[in-house]
Amino acid sequence: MYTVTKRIEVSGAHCLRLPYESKCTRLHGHNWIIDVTCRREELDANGMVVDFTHIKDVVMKLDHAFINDIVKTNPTAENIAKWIHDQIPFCTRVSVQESEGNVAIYED
Ligand SMILES: Nc1nc2c(c(=O)[nH]1)N=C([C@H](O)[C@H](O)COP(=O)(O)OP(=O)(O)OP(=O)(O)O)CN2
Ligand SMILES: [Zn+2]
Repeated sequence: MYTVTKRIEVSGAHCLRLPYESKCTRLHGHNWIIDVTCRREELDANGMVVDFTHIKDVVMKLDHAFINDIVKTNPTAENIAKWIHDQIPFCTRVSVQESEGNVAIYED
């Protein structure tokens, strides 16, 4: 089994839709640190699990963006992780660190 992991930092803004009082419903920004892991039994014809550039292209859709316009579910770290996972072949795990100590992980 082969595994690749790519770390990308994206800057963006979002506001959460919450049914209770929270500062997070107001527009604010984060520098999200995102780790994407892909696993595959056999390499492709180019000797890759997945091209790091392809992973970067997906994640960078979020960079300098208003995340609510891109991720159609409530843009929590959890939902951002799932949104990334669903667009990358052979992706098994996405970790989204919103701030020091706040991390969400989606994995198969
Ligand atoms: N399970 C989740 N909870 C929260 C998320 C999330 O994505 N998943 N997101 C937020 C907000 O985005 C908010 O920006 C973060 O809130 P908070 O934890 O208060 O973040 P701080 O960096 O300000 O944390 P401190 O503990 O004060 O350093 C909220 N919840
Ligand atoms: Zn936030």
